[in-house]
Amino acid sequence: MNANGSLRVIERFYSQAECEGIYKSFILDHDWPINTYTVGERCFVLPRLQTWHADSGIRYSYRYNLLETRPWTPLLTGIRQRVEAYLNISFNSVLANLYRDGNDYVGWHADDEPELGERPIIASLTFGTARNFAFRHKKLDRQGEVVLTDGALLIMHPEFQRDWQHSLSPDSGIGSGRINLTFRKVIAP
Ligand SMILES: O=C(O)CCC(=O)C(=O)O
Ligand SMILES: [Fe+2]
Repeated sequence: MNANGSLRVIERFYSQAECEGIYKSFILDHDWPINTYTVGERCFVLPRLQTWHADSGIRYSYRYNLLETRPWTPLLTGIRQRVEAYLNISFNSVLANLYRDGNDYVGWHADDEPELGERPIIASLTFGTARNFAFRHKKLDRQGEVVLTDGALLIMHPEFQRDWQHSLSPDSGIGSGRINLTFRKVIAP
């Protein structure tokens, strides 16, 4: 399966004017904590700021670390409704990431945790500075990259998590921030 078949980018899903307002609201009104996670005995600081919001009863672990669930904010709810209406799919949770500058990143992974079910569709939005979203095949020697620009909606179809990993590498040349929202449907326990 080619990644191109399992990824779709809609540029300017949000207009530039809308993005400016949304980005500002996330910086001013959203509470962005520093997160730590453990692997074995070791504790690491997440190289970006992150919050997790979900409907009641929905729990999610990221690399075996249970995320603290926060309620939906009016800002997130408005964006959720627009994405759901466009895709005609319902989501019950969102992972919000703030990459403060190019030093913040996300390492190679697939969002293939069992609680996302067999065929997860993830809708991912970008506000702010463009970053390169890289992907590499889990078994074959194949890789690629798309630039996620301000206001872009990236749709990751189920095959993408099954067959590919993705990452955002650090880029010390980038001095400004990017917000990313990944809407997910977690299966209730
Ligand atoms: O920031 C992005 O575009 C990707 C974030 C991501 O992969 C994740 O939160 O699982
Ligand atoms: Fe991811």
